[in-house]
Amino acid sequence: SVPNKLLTLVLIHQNTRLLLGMKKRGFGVGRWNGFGGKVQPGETILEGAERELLEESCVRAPDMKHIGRIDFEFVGEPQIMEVHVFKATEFEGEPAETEEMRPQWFDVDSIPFHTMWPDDVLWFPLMLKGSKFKGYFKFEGMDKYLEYNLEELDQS
Ligand SMILES: CCc1c(NC2CC2)nc(N)nc1N1CCCCC1
Repeated sequence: SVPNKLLTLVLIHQNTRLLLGMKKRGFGVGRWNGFGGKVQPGETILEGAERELLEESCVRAPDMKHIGRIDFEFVGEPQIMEVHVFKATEFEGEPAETEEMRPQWFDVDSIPFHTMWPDDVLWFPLMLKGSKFKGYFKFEGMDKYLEYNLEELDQS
């Protein structure tokens, strides 16, 4: 009966390149990821995504679209992490290193999955091909999922 923890994750996907950031501290430190974090009280999920992208990468992406939702359960923790995934193709500004993230472009054929959250290799292909999706992962610790399901949603 604990409310979900709302989080955002923004991917900028331009043709054959994808912008990721190396997390420099906190949750997920040492892993490449999209840009995101907690949704704050009084802001919408989209506003939270836009704020986190700007804070973590110094760019804005007004065309970002909501493409999916992934719920993460951690064994032993009552609060589900509800991650809302957004994708953008255009951006304004120059990606720059911040206290949180060191941005870098990757070719979509050489995404460093071995240095990312273990779930990414499963749902990134859906994100890259433009599908909308809904997922659930049950994790035991930070490196192992015990079960998952992933569903591509109809765009019609
Ligand atoms: C919810 C953690 C997580 C994740 N999976 C973790 C095993 C549960 N995968 C990816 N790509 N991003 C994640 N976050 C995106 C929102 C900010 C915090 C990190």
